[in-house]
This record gives sequence, structure tokens and C-alpha cells, in this order.
Amino acid sequence: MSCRVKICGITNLEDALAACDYGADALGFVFYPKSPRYIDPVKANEIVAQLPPFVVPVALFVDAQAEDIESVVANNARWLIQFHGNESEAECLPYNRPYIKALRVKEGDDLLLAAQSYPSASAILLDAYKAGVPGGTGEVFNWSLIPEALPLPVILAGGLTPDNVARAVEQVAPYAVDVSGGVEASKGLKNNAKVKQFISGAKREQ
Ligand SMILES: O=C(O)c1ccccc1NCC(=O)[C@H](O)[C@H](O)COP(=O)(O)O
Repeated sequence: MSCRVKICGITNLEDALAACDYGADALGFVFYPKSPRYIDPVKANEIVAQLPPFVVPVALFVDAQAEDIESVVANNARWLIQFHGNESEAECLPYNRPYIKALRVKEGDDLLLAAQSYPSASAILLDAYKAGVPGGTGEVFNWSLIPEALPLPVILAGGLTPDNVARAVEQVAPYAVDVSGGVEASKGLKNNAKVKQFISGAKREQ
């Protein structure tokens, strides 16, 4: 089965539309001010207004204030929210939007228990744990730590590239894959050839 693809860290319209042309299913916009991929909410909403109708825009926050989240998602009914910090389920619910909860994976974690703490999530995104860095680390985690029976669709992230994505899809069989650094020319700017190669690798029939 073909895997869905989310291209994260979009900061400009050209990269957004190119990713859509190559077959991206979702685009991630980072509203974490300390990220080199941070995008201004007004600019992000201008881009989202120009996306093809079947591409899902994902607004990514890290332990953000409710008013900051509202100020982004109130502008377009299409936004799905990705919580990439230490938000509890109760903190993910007030926006009445479908949401993805990111979990940062490290040895010894009980991922099943962690995923079970978010029964209202649409999907769980699994990313590499790195102390002091909430995401976009470019690091791969040990995929064999993922339990067989997670209760939600899994989005695999962390250090994916055009070179390893087909192997990741084959080994993990995730609902979707998510990439940021592995398809960049420089922080915040995508390399379109890498984006195209990544998407065809992810969607290649196994
Ligand atoms: O991309 C960031 O700078 C970022 C900062 C803080 C929290 C999350 C962030 N990105 C989250 C993503 O969804 C990335 O795509 C995911 O962490 C994988 O990144 P990469 O390993 O670079 O592919």
C-alpha cells in the first residue's frame, strides 16, 4: 500500500506548491519561534489559502499558548494541529480540530502507554528524542522500539531522507512519513529534487 507523505517546515509558497505537485499529502508549518523553520502566521495562512483542496495543512506548535494557536487556526477551517511538545490530551482538545500528537522516542519508553494517553488524536507522530531539542533534529531513532499494536495511525519521522524512506516504509509500514531536514537545501528551504525523490521513494509499491 502506498504511504502518505507530510513535508514539514514549509516557509514559502514555491516550496509548498512544488511539494503538492510531487504528491505531498500534507504540509507542515512550524509555529515554534525558536525553530529556524518558523513561519509568520499571516504568511502561513496566505500560503494555505493557495493550496490544492486535497492537501492537508498542519500547524505545528510546541507547548504554545492557547491564544497563539487560535490566532493561526481561526483563519482557515482546513488546519489540522500537530502538538510537538509536552501537551496533555486535555490541552490538545479545546480547539475542536483533528490533531496529531508527536511523541519523541527513546530507549526504555512505554510507547504503547504514551499513545494510549491520546485516544482523541487522529494520529501519533513518532520522532527521535534529543535532549533539549523538541523536533527537526535530523536524527533517526531505533524503529524496532515501535510496538506492533499502537492504537492510532503512526506517522514516522526523524532523520528520514530520500535514501532511507523506502526502507522505513517497508520496515515500519507507517500510515505516513514526515520529513523536514532530509529534503532541505538549507534550514527552512526545500530542495525540490530531494522532495520529489523522497515522495516517490515513500509511495513506491513495496
Ligand atoms: O522542524 C523544526 O524545526 C521543529 C522544531 C520544533 C519542533 C518540531 C520541529 N519539527 C517537527 C517535524 O515535524 C519534523 O518534520 C520532524 O521532527 C522530523 O524532522 P527531521 O528529522 O528534520 O526530518
